[in-house]
Amino acid sequence: MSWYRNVVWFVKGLREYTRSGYETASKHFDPADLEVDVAGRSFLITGSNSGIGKAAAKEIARRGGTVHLVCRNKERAEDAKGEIVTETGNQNIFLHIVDISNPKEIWKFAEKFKNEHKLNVLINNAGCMVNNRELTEDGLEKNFATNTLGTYVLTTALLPLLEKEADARVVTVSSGGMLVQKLNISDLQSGSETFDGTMVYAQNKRQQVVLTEQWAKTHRSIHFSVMHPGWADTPAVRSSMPDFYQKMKNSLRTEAQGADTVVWLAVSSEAAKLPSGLFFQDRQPVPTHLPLARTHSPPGDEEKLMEVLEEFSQKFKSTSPGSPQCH
Ligand SMILES: NC(=O)c1ccc[n+]([C@@H]2O[C@H](COP(=O)([O-])OP(=O)(O)OC[C@H]3O[C@@H](n4cnc5c(N)ncnc54)[C@H](O)[C@@H]3O)[C@@H](O)[C@H]2O)c1
Repeated sequence: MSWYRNVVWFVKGLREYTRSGYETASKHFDPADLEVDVAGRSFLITGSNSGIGKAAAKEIARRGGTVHLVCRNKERAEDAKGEIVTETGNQNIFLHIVDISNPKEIWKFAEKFKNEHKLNVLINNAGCMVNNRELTEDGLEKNFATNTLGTYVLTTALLPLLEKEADARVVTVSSGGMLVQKLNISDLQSGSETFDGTMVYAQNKRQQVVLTEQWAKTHRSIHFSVMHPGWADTPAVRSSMPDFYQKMKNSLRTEAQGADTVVWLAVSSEAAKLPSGLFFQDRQPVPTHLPLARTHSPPGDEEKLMEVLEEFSQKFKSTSPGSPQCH
């Protein structure tokens, strides 16, 4: 089954996820959707010092939004901030240094952020594909900690702030790679089977789709969406998937093309008219399962994922020195 899924997915990718796929899809875009002024609205974007996150930050800054860049590396983040301010002329760009694989740090950051700022749109963009099984200082597998738990903790911590605002949105950058994975809640930290970083990443990206669907059911005043940016030429693709990059480098999307649907979901009124909780590709809601791929979860698994992540997240909420380690 995994062979079937991978082949169907790759053929789909060659047609839809490449630069030519974007060019075909974009013929149906309405440019007016992005002709908006978002001055006075506040956007938080994780992993925004490079790639899709930085490209999205620039487009939002160009439209007047206040942008909070949440990044791990101070030096690279300051460079990115300087570039965004210079290119867009928008001075309302703020920097916060947070490691999204560190749930304690996220809780602390969110508590402070809530007291100092308002938030209209959260963009969960930070992500990684670590090809060997590495643990964070808390004993968490790094892909899970960043892609799934980090997204869960940051969103959960900021929901009360978002709920205060009109037209609040949460956009999560997942990946079409999730289509090859069925939700698996039995081994969230990928400790029991041979470790395959690509599949762990794809599983995390499936989990992000499930999180979005679940949040949409429970938080009706916020518009949630999750999306696939296509295959874009970014530092992550170059460093984590060197073979794929070598084969595909002439067909990849630009970072701005990868960011297009992120920006559309974050700023356009058209996006907000669609139901909450959907998965998007090139400004269109698309199915979350490949035909005949048997990736649908048994009843209850989605809710169980939320329960387990809530347990994880509560363990790290206390900043006391004796916080438990998770393995
Ligand atoms: N480029 C593609 O083809 C592609 C395809 C599908 C999905 N995506 C997704 O797009 C998103 C952006 O990736 P990109 O391709 O622009 O690559 P990128 O490497 O340019 O961006 C990833 C960003 O996440 C940040 N990040 C990673 N771990 C972090 C941590 N622990 N704390 C804080 N920040 C952290 C990185 O520093 C970087 O800024 C990711 O979620 C990725 O999975 C990209």
